[in-house]
Amino acid sequence: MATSLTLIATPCTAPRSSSSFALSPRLPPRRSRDDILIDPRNAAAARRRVPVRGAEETAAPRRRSCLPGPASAKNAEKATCPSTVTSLLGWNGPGMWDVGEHAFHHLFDGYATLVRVSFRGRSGGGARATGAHRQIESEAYRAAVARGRPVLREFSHCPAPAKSLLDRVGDLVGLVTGAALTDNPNSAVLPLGDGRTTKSSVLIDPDTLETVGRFRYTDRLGGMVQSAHPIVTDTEFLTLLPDLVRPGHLVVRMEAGSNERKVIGRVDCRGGPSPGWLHSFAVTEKYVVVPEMPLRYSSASLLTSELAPFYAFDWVPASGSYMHVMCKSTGKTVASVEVPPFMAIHFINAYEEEGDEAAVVVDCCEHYGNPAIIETLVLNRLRSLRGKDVLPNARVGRFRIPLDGSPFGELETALDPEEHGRGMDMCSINPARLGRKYRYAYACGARRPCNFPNTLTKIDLVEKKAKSWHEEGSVPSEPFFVARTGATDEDDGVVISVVSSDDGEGYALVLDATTFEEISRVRFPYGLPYGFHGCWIPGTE
Ligand SMILES: CC(=O)/C=C/C=C(C)/C=C/C1=C(C)CCCC1(C)C
Ligand SMILES: CC(/C=C/C=O)=C\C=C\C=O
Ligand SMILES: [Fe+2]
Repeated sequence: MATSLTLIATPCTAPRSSSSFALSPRLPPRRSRDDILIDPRNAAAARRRVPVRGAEETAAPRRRSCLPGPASAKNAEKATCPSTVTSLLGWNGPGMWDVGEHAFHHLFDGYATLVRVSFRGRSGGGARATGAHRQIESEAYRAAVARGRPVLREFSHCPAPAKSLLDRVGDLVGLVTGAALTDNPNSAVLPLGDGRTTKSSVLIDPDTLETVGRFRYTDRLGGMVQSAHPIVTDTEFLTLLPDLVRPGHLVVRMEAGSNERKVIGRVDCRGGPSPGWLHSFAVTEKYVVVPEMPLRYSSASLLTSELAPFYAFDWVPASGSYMHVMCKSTGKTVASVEVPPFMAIHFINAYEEEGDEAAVVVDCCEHYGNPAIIETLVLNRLRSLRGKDVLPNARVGRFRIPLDGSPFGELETALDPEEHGRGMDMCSINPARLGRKYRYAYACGARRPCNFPNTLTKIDLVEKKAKSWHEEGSVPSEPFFVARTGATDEDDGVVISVVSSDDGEGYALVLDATTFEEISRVRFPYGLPYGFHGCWIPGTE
């Protein structure tokens, strides 16, 4: 593994120019800063709950395996691996829920905790794994720890207004410049195409998980907020910057290796009074798709530091729902259509359909045009309503956006939602299919009754079927697909998730992506914080 590599994570806010979430409050995560050596166990051993032994002891999985290549009987012969590979899986999510006397209210408030699992494979000799976790030291986190309370505005928390006149002027400046907003990067963690990795504009050393600096843009685009899921490839970094003053979005691109974002184009909102919340978006090979849903930034809330009905957002159904398609090379909006009402935090993928009825197809985790999912993710509800069937229904929503100038787009349900228990979010795909026609999506689904997604599910969008992994009481994080080296089939690889189990244990679970059967689990000796999203850094020989 390249030791010079740095990771970077992006928060929902633009960078300043200058317990185990086992859904149980009983099991706070240990905050060890040391690596913990973990025995990778094969699935059978893990099911027998073999205890983790001394830290110096490592054990090869019983079955011959070469991570990240699949080690199932079916694939064992195909697997080829270099003599030694260390590959990293980095997970990021909210892991710290209390600071001083203050207990956070919402899942999206928690200060980011990174979890790392490093796989080391040897040809013929099995694989080993080590794990570690560490708090990301964002400015929001450092200030909160220093003052014993949150200082910056978090997802559902506004700090009390200052008492002195001078401090009030300071507060106002902070609100207008965005400096009063959190930089807590508790969502995506990304390796930049040039080998750097980003976790919400905070630079992370993947070996030690130490926060080593800030990722600073050299442009003057500024912006208070940004999409938490930039799309990063080997060559570029694409993201959206909402314009709250003149409602719209800037679509921006940064070349790999550069710190300067350049504007590709601008999309005006059609539904005002402000842009829709854009946690994520989708791209095709030629286009960037800009969604506009009725959950809109509340400018009043952002400027007054008071909470809106949905914290920083208003639900404005009368404002309509729209999808805009921008050409990446010209910056021109080639389609802007009204669509049925939708509510989506995560987009899955998009692709172009050519021919007489040319269109862009866009898939997302769609909550039936209902923002109730935001309230479902209040921590008290997650802790107290376990086993109650209160997780709102969700589906794979498939938009069809015609490219012939028609004013309307379609939204349909891509497969029977019963296939995934009527719950689905936290989706990933084989990254080689980004922006292209694809067949498989991996998501967290539901085994009812539940108040939170509690399965891992492989969705086949062609056969319109899903296959799920579930263990009673366990909460898995987003399933992350890693292709086998040299794979050609879309689902030839493994799916890895970080799981918190009912008894307070945590483990990384490795599934064969083809069969969706368990290959192995890497057990931590303590519960793990809930991880929203992951990233994979392939090893070098
Ligand atoms: C983790 C996740 O899904 C969402 C996290 C969202 C956050 C932290 C949102 C933060 C905010 C905005 C999107 C708008 C401006 C206010 C603020 C609360 C910082
Ligand atoms: C946990 C979540 C969003 C996380 C953001 O990164 C959404 C869960 C939706 C449940 O169905
Ligand atoms: Fe996300």
